[in-house]
Amino acid sequence: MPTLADLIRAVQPANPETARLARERQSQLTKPAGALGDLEELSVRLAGVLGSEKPAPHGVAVLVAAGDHGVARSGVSAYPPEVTPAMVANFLADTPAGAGGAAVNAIARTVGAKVYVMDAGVNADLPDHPRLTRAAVRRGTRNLQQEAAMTPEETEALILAGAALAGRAIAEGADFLVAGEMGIGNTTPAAAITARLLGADPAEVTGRGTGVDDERLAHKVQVIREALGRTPTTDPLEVLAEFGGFEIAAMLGMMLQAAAQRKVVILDGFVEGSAALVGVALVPHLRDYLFAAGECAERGHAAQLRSLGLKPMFNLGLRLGEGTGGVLAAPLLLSAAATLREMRTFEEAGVPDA
Ligand SMILES: Cc1cc2ncn([C@H]3O[C@H](COP(=O)(O)O)[C@@H](O)[C@H]3O)c2cc1C
Ligand SMILES: O=C(O)c1cccnc1
Repeated sequence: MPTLADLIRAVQPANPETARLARERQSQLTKPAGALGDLEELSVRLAGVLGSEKPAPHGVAVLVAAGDHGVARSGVSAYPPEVTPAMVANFLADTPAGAGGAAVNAIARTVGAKVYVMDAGVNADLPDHPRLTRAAVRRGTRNLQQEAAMTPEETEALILAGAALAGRAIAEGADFLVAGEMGIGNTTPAAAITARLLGADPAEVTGRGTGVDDERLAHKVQVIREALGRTPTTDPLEVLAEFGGFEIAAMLGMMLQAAAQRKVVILDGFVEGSAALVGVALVPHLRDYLFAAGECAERGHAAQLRSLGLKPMFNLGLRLGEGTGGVLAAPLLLSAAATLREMRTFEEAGVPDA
């Protein structure tokens, strides 16, 4: 059983040589120079991650970790925490269209992505299901307003559980991994993590989540101020443990494992972004493996992406999570790789160059 230290050590830089070859190749392909826009740089980064100037990625997997939050009883969300286990059942339900009746299921079916679901610590006793991975060590985190949301041991257990599920998805064929989440209240810990790691005022990185009104938003910012006021720590793992949550720790583990195995991590929204901030603070090379999907409508997401140095591929005003934006981005990245792999050069095609 690998330890967290092993996992962190296993994250090495992407391959600069295959990226260099890919950049050279992009400049020779049959199109006006630069005409594929951002797809060109994305394809070069994919070549670096996948270690080939003609990358041939295949499987896409979205790993949805669900967890509950002590702070959800403090009026920080527009929805009650009972939604979390009910949505897990929705991710797993049999529907006329196939398995799962949530947004991420519908989008994943459309794109051909496999959906994995993890109980990272929801508040309910979930029935067994063949597609449900059990990783809970506690039903819901403690309330970050008053105390550390998770112990160091709980934090590590969930990081390693996320890593194990990512390893399984890779063994089952995934080259692209989307970490996704479900957890009523989780934009509160995500904003607390973001504020601390970016050194930002909470008001600047706290959004409306599921759609809280002005009064609740002001209360949410106050809750986050109190949480931040409990501890001055900037140590990435301590920040994660202090503010939570279980699904954020699991997503961090998924990202580290994917990077350790030189696979692509597609980064979805604000909650995922908070896991990525912890990850890059732990091991800066993780950034090589992160591809930002869309810019989300949640306040603070743009600041996360700026800090990570990532340019989003689209802006559809998504503010959902579940990994939805990440799955939507997969065909763009698969297409970027296909240009390198399948397009001919001017010389090969006999097309006159400029
Ligand atoms: C039905 C439903 C489905 C969702 N799917 C994702 N979220 C998203 O909203 C929650 C975060 O927002 P907040 O911090 O305001 O609670 C998370 O569960 C996130 O995944 C959902 C929320 C709801 C209500
Ligand atoms: O950007 C996100 O990930 C997000 C926004 C609102 C609610 N849940 C998630």
